Amino acid sequence: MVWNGCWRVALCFDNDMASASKIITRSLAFSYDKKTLFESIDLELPEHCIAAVTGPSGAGKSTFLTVFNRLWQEFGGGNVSGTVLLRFADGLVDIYREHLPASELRRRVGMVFQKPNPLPMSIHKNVAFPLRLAGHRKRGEMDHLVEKALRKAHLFEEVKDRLRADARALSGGQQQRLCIARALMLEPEILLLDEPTSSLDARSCGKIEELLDDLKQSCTVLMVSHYQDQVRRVADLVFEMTDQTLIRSA
Ligand SMILES: Nc1ncnc2c1ncn2[C@@H]1O[C@H](COP(=O)(O)OP(=O)(O)OP(=O)(O)O)[C@@H](O)[C@H]1O
Repeated sequence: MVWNGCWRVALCFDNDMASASKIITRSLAFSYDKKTLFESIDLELPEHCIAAVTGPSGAGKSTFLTVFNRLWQEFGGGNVSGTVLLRFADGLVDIYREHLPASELRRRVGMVFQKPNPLPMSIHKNVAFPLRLAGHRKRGEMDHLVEKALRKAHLFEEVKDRLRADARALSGGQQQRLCIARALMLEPEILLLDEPTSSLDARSCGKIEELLDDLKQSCTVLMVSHYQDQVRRVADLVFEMTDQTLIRSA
């Protein structure tokens, strides 16, 4: 359906299409108190794609991302309505109607934030942290998994000689790739990236963009970005959040 020169996000649901989708929303709406941030969002995203959301500041892009891991619930005051279905390896889950603990949801749906947030500990411990928290204790295996995650995040070669050094000494771009490596440790099926390059210089942005293409081999990536050029370079699907809804723009 053509709407205002743009494609309105899949309004008609085709069952075959839905059966192949990784992320499906129907009549998704979100409000804080009485203020509606967005509504009427019917979205279908296939597996192994990079979907980017752009739009003006304050439109609700970051909030939209937090709908998929229910992170907004930690801040209180919001209200979601409609349906969010996520197709995990073991089946389709309605994340607001079926009982799925937040910790389990967030293991499957990883998130990386705008500002890198390394923990005050070594590079190795930062990356190992989510698995340690989940009770994983085998040292040799952990070293292997940490290396694997750092390689996926295109960081291993730069830090392999200083894995025990404090992660906060890394550059901003390296810290952001470290945060991506940390998110990858739990092997998420969906990765939410909230403006992952906004605080980085052009060279660091380029490195993150390079690794995004690799990431979609293992995850479906839903990202927010302010940079139209970047979005055109990296995303398979582009949406704009405007007029309290989501419009497909490419
Ligand atoms: N916990 C909260 N309670 C009430 N309002 C909130 C809360 N969190 C965010 N908001 C409001 O929701 C609106 C959307 O915020 P959000 O951060 O999702 O927008 P955004 O499009 O990502 O903006 P930006 O591009 O500037 O990061 C803003 O007006 C913000 O003030």
